[in-house]
Amino acid sequence: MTATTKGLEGVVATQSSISSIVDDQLTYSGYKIDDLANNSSFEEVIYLLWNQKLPTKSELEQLKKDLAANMDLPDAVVEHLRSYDLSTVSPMAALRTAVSLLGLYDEEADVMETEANKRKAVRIQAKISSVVTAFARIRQGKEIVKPKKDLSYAENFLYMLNGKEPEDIEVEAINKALVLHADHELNASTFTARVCVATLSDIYSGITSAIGALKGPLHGGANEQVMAMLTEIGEEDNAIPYIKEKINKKEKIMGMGHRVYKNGDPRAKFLKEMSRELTELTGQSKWYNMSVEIEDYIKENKGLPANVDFYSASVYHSLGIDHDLFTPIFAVSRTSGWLAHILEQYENNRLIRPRAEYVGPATQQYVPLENR
Ligand SMILES: CC(=O)SCCNC(=O)CCNC(=O)[C@H](O)C(C)(C)COP(=O)(O)OP(=O)(O)OC[C@H]1O[C@@H](n2cnc3c(N)ncnc32)[C@H](O)[C@@H]1OP(=O)(O)O
Ligand SMILES: O=C([O-])CC(=O)C(=O)O
Repeated sequence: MTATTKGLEGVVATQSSISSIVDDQLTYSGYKIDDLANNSSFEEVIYLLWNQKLPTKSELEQLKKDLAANMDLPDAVVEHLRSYDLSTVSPMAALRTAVSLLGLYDEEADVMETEANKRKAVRIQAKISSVVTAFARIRQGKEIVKPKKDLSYAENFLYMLNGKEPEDIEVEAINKALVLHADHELNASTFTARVCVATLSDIYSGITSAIGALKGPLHGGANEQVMAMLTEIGEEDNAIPYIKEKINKKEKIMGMGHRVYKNGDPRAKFLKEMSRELTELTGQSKWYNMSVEIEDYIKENKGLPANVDFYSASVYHSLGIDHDLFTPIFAVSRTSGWLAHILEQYENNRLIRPRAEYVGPATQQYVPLENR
């Protein structure tokens, strides 16, 4: 057996045509993240991840139509969301459960043919933002808002969340965030999805497992924790003393560090710029200023870069979004990548089953219960 690598660091576990990270540069099927962030709609990126090519106008229109046509939730899922105390339930836990439940209302859930899986991919991508926004509305005691067929994915997300058509700058911010979070090679949640479906389990199980993995604070859950930290710091003057104390106590600073990027996460600069712009526009520049101070301090003293989660926190906060919805927004975007990886896994499947190096007690003599 080969030597154990803690956390599988540096292990190449599969081949993939979906996204790549080379020399701190991220590409989706060969297209640079900078070009996509500056130019693409989220729908274009979904198409790219699922087909490894950019859509033509008519292909894009068709995908937009298909997504819009599938956004409504089964009544049973809405009833389910209404059935528990949403004031105490974490939205990521609710999302995980709701996606699993969606599978019960999809007649094709266990049909494993490629075309059926592609149809389910559209349905899941369409419905995932409806689940997150329905959760948010029900929790506030408001009626859920049905999507409008002529709005883009990003517009519909904000429309269903807030019940009014969004401003251009809000749409631009959410669209860019969705593009930037859509895929990231073999991150923990994507790996989870691939491990799950490599047993030839169904696509709903794959997405449900991936949501569970994204929820943790070392992965997607970090963006909510970043805002919790900024809120605790409160004022700019407290930022560095607070961070120094955390570092002295050997605690981690959320939104900092990355397993793969050692010199900088190429997505962070876009979120940083959006954070600057939006916090200034909404008179809340202190969140941006504080974040910059923390980023600079950690870079200088620990050599760690800000990751994608760091500035997304102040971006979403300045859009007035509840802090515990930050990770669900990540999930809405990453669902596109998970689905791409699941489809790719099915196309060239082999069970994923590594080995463990046994470090427990040596072979022992069994002692009957009455003699122990
Ligand atoms: C979308 C995403 O998933 S991006 C990542 C989101 N997660 C976070 O932001 C949580 C904070 N960051 C971290 O916990 C880590 O940097 C991870 C999990 C992202 C990557 O971790 P790994 O590659 O496993 O690095 P690991 O946790 O082993 O850390 C290596 C060293 O750097 C330190 N370190 C890493 N990240 C941080 C951090 N955010 N704050 C302080 N120290 C850190 C560790 O304490 C460790 O120090 P040591 O060698 O003195 O013990
Ligand atoms: O790749 C990772 O380990 C984490 C990450 O940045 C992501 O999933 O976007």
